[in-house]
Amino acid sequence: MTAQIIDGKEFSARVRAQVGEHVTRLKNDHGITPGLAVVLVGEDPASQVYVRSKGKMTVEVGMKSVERRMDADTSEADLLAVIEELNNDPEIHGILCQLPLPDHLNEDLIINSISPAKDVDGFHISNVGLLGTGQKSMVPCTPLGCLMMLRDHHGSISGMDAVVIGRSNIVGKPMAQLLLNDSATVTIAHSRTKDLAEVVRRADIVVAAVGRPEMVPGDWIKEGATVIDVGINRLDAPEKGLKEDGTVKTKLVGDVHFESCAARAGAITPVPGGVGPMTIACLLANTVTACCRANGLAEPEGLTA
Ligand SMILES: NC(=O)C1=CN([C@@H]2O[C@H](COP(=O)(O)OP(=O)(O)OC[C@H]3O[C@@H](n4cnc5c(N)ncnc54)[C@H](OP(=O)(O)O)[C@@H]3O)[C@@H](O)[C@H]2O)C=CC1
Ligand SMILES: Nc1nc(=O)c2c([nH]1)NC[C@@H]1CN(c3ccc(C(=O)N[C@@H](CCC(=O)O)C(=O)O)cc3)C=[N+]21
Repeated sequence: MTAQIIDGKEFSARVRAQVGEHVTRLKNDHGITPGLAVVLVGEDPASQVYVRSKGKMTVEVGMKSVERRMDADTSEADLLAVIEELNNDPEIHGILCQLPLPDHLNEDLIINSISPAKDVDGFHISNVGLLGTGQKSMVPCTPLGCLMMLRDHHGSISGMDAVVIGRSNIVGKPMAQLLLNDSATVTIAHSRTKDLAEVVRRADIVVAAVGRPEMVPGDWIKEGATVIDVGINRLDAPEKGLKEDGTVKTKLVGDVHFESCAARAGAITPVPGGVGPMTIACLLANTVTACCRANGLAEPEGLTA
């Protein structure tokens, strides 16, 4: 079987267009402009690229975009003060604090200081609890993007065997929760899983969120399965030559070995151009949803779980 490529870039453009229509409606009918604030602590170059592209797309759909950059040695009190200010700002409907934070900051404390209603990452304990009990919540962007692609491809995933590799709070666990809420039979695998190959071979749906370049080989994939590759790994690519500054060029690869997996899968997401763009689209979708909820307005359909 040669897999159908699930085009996250194209899908995310459709989602962003829908978000844009809702933004226009909110402005024209209600005089409200949804606002998203991104807080970045430190100067991790990878984070900077990501924050820049989020800011650009936020403006493209007509929303207000605010960036708060803080020094790597910012104190917890100073960061909490910035979040408090954004919590109280009526023009801001979504707040995202870019992770990971520098080591001296308590990530749980910071995340839980964001107002749950503005927590567009869906990482606050209240949102985690609401999702876990099947109540209305803010849903983490990366898993939400994966779910949208799975629903679009399969119609329904009810009764399918899904394996999530990875159990982080930001991807693996909420992904498993969403799959369960859609009535898949869910297995969560991790670094202590015995015989990962056998576990993955049973899966109709494989979601890889590990952070290890190309670790899932094609011969683990059941013929016809759907493979969602969350991994974003930057590797040196000397075959591409040198950058202007003389350092070697790089390339992005996922957590699955694309060629061999595509040879067996029924459908697969590429890296880049798969889950990554969907994550940003879902962030914008969550901001519109948060804005509607904050103003007591009907929220858009099809943009959340
Ligand atoms: N496309 C996107 O929008 C996003 C992409 N990402 C990418 O997704 C990947 C995962 O991110 P994240 O969840 O934050 O990563 P974490 O490092 O927080 O979690 C990785 C998980 O993988 C498990 N793991 C590690 N090694 C193995 C192994 N050999 N076999 C099985 N499981 C293993 C770990 O298990 P254990 O718990 O036992 O240690 C852990 O649960 C990264 O590449 C990241 O860059 C992340 C966020 C968004
Ligand atoms: N609070 C918080 N929320 C996050 O959602 C969050 C975070 N912190 N920290 C970092 C990770 C990573 N992440 C990505 C999102 C989009 C792409 C993306 O758009 N990738 C493009 C390629 C971009 C490139 O070329 O570098 C693609 O896959 O096609 C990648 C990675 C969100 N994260």
